[in-house]
Amino acid sequence: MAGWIAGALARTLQEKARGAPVEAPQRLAGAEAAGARDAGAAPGTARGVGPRAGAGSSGAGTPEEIVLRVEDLHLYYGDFHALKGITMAIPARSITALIGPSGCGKSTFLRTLNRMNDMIKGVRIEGKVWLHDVDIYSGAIEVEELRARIGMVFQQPNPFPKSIYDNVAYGPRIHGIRDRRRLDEIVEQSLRQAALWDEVKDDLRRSAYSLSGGQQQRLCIARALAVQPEVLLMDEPTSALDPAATARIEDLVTELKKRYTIVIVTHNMQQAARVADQTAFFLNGELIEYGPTSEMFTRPRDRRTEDYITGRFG
Ligand SMILES: Nc1ncnc2c1ncn2[C@@H]1O[C@H](COP(=O)(O)OP(=O)(O)OP(=O)(O)O)[C@@H](O)[C@H]1O
Repeated sequence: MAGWIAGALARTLQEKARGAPVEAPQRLAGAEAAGARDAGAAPGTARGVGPRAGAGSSGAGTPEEIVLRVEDLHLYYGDFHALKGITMAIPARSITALIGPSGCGKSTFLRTLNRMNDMIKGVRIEGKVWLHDVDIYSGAIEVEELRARIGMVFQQPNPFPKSIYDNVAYGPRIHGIRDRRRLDEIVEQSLRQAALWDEVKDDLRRSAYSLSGGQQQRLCIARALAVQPEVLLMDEPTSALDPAATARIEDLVTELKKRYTIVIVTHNMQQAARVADQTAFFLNGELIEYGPTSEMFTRPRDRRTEDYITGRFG
């Protein structure tokens, strides 16, 4: 490990690579070693765009499934060029962290993946975002269906002013599910997946606002899961939470990646080191570097990445 890397970050990566629990207060259960997954490139993945492109094969021979593929994506807020030619491929059932200094375009990029920027006046987007083989900006997929397949969790927990049950049942009801038993099943399953069931099962009619901030964030995750998405986008989901609630969300996210593809914006490099399989570093609207988290934090290829992760700016 390079000598210059900050001590705490290095320890986090070493513990994660050993599969050991990461130190309190933000312990991670069952963290998968970064880079331990198969290293083959996805069929059709342009060389150099995936996190492991050019990294060689692990020898396991299983090609990596790519869920989202972004090609030369540009985004303008009026005259302001906020995203500049982003090209990257996001592998299935893994956690991809987006890092970079404030204003570099992380949230903007995250929102392009499920067309959340469409609602902002004056936005212009060029380039392509493929969800498997569907170009999400081509009109081939309705925005409602896209957002069901690519769910989102925001910085501030934002439950509806409804009961716990109705928050989780909201999406399935919108999608036409009316059968009470089926809704009960979905609510229970979603709350279990979000690691909240045991805390709320005795009174699902309670207002969502009666929950703590961390519980509200897990409720929002349950609400997103209830429509069975494939991808979960998370925009700094722990920034409003205390260390204990943050640790629970990190444990949960690590568990969820067994089934879901997760893209997470974080300001916290320790968090990226703890949870992410691959990390993308943005600066001034450009994707500077993208690769396995352990490699990026120990052997960054670009001087600007090194300067950022060693705290020289940002
Ligand atoms: N609705 C908008 N209209 C105009 N400019 C915007 C809008 N949203 C973001 N921007 C600008 O686009 C750039 C990227 O913003 P974005 O929020 O994506 O950055 P970020 O990396 O997520 O920042 P932070 O870490 O502070 O949340 C910034 O310069 C920001 O001021």
